[in-house]
Amino acid sequence: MLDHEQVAIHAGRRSRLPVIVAVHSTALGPAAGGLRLWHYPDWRDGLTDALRLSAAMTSKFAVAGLPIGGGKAVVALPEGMELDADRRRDVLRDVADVIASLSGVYATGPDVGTSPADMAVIGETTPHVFCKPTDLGGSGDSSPHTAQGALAALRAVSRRLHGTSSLGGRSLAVIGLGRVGVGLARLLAAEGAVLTVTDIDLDKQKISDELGAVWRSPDEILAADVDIVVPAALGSVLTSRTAADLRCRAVVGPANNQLATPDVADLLYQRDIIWVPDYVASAGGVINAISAELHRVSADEARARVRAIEDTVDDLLDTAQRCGQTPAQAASELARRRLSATSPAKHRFTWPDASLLARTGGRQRVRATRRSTP
Ligand SMILES: NC(=O)c1ccc[n+]([C@@H]2O[C@H](COP(=O)([O-])OP(=O)(O)OC[C@H]3O[C@@H](n4cnc5c(N)ncnc54)[C@H](O)[C@@H]3O)[C@@H](O)[C@H]2O)c1
Ligand SMILES: CC(C)[C@H](N)C(=O)O
Repeated sequence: MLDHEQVAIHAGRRSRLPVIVAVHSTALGPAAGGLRLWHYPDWRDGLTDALRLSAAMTSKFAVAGLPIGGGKAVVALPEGMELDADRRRDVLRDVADVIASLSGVYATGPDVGTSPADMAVIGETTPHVFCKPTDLGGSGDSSPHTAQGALAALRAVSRRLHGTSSLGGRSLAVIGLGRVGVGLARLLAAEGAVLTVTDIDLDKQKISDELGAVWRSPDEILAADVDIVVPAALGSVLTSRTAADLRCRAVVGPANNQLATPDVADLLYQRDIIWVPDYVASAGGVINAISAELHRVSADEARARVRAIEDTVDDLLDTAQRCGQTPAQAASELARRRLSATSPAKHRFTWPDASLLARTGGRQRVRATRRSTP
């Protein structure tokens, strides 16, 4: 059975590439989620990705306490296809046409393979887009905020493991040195963490050297003998096989959809490895974008909301421990409670809509003060 409210699949008018927009849920509000422009063996693999990623966005917004639904867009590039500037623009205009046809039910932002500059191109056709460059009125690159949010999640886990939220001297293995991964690795290095890193792009070894990190191949890194493994690349890195190989005490990172199948969360729990659901640890980017672009709060307030991920993770780990659950079960129950507490009929607004600001500005679940270290 299809869990999603709607899935649009179009052959792009200009590019002829498959443009997929999956709207999983608008129960909490108009749907949002990034645009992934990535290579897939078959476009149907891109569809599978869009379905899973959009469902994760529903949980991400629900746990973050934001009045937004879950969606995602994917353009499935055939393996080996490179886009020159003109062709890339054609693809983005094709995506914009599909989004415009949905009349505000879904708004897009950056994800793997796309950037604020791409959002600017989409914004030429439709207002249903976020994270455009700041000089065009958007909130800009989401990745530094995603990295800060992942750092906040890591602090909560560090406190569980070591009694302090400081990551100085802790060993972490970062998988993927893309926009979020490299930002997070830099924050960790600045705090004195001992880093092991990898990427499929061997040019990233320069960044590894610059950070004083140990470079491992993508195949080896999951079994690295570190405190925490930090997935920051693509999904499905945690399988029953890789879960058995892990030597860390926790897996916490910004990559979306880390589990190949949901039961891997149970395998990690049985091995006494803390896994923070990706949709919790990766929420910093959207928390910042929604706070800045829809709620119009100050940059300081948006940052405080991102840092509050530390409290959310603390609460989830407490609940999981108290109830004898995995953190995944605790997070999914929280999301389910928030989703069932709303009536879809109430959400007639689209994105961006002034009435959304008026009705939801006060609904953030953010503590005014952060607890200090440890
Ligand atoms: N950009 C954001 O604000 C944001 C927000 C939330 C979640 N995320 C998620 O974080 C992850 C990274 O996003 P990004 O924006 O940094 O993307 P990106 O495209 O900038 O970086 C991805 C990096 O992962 C590397 N990579 C791909 N496959 C790999 C593999 N098998 N092993 C090692 N490295 C591999 C790529 O070479 C690239 O350097 C994605 O899962 C994304 O969905 C991103
Ligand atoms: C910016 C945002 C939409 C991000 N790609 C996410 O998955 O949360």
